[in-house]
Amino acid sequence: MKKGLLIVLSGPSGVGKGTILKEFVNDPELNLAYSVSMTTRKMRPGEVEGVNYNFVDRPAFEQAIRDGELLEYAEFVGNYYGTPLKNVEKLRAEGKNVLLEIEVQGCQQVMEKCPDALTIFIIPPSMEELEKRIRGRGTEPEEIVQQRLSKANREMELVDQYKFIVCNEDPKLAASIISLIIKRHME
Ligand SMILES: Nc1ncnc2c1ncn2[C@@H]1O[C@H](COP(=O)(O)OP(=O)(O)OP(=O)(O)O)[C@@H](O)[C@H]1O
Ligand SMILES: Nc1nc2c(ncn2[C@@H]2O[C@H](COP(=O)(O)O)[C@@H](O)[C@H]2O)c(=O)[nH]1
Repeated sequence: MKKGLLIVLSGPSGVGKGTILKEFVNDPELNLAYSVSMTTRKMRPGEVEGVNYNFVDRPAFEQAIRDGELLEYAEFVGNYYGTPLKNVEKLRAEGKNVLLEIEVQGCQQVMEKCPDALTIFIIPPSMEELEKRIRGRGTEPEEIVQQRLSKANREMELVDQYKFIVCNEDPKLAASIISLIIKRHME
């Protein structure tokens, strides 16, 4: 069986990665499996354990790091986030195209370990629009919003390391561009 692709959606917090992803993740033609990350962040209202994330405490996350269980991980604005390696390998071996939605430090680790990964950086139409979106989502207190925005400015400098850059002006349009990129690489 042909091994599935590894697709990485990255970009600053609040740019709309999760919103875009919802538009294409269930398209049967793309044969995708979403990789559920592990995090030490507190669950937001409406999030579901095992669906949005596997929510763990810091000792459990640090044990997973020591045991080499993560394909990549990063500390992002006070919390750990990481991709369980075993699940990604299993799904790819079954022929599934595995989709990661991760921040840029983690994506750099994936670029080193899996140079064939399809890395896609989502950019906002402007930094003002990014700020509007992250505030509009209303999930983080002001202090965290400020930290995420200041990180976003530095993250944007890494855009040229990615294979594809997609602007999220409209989530449906961005999703159709990403679907096309994936289909081309499935041929
Ligand atoms: N094209 C768009 N135009 C306007 N608003 C958008 C657009 N795309 C997403 N949004 C809104 O922006 C906010 C942030 O989107 P989303 O949560 O998908 O971002 P994210 O990149 O996944 O964030 P994080 O990295 O923090 O998980 C949400 O309120 C979402 O509804
Ligand atoms: N390096 C990783 N980054 C991840 C992973 N899962 C999610 N993320 C990214 O973290 C930030 C913050 O997420 P939030 O849910 O608290 O808003 C965001 O950019 C996510 O894409 C992961 O496994 N590894």
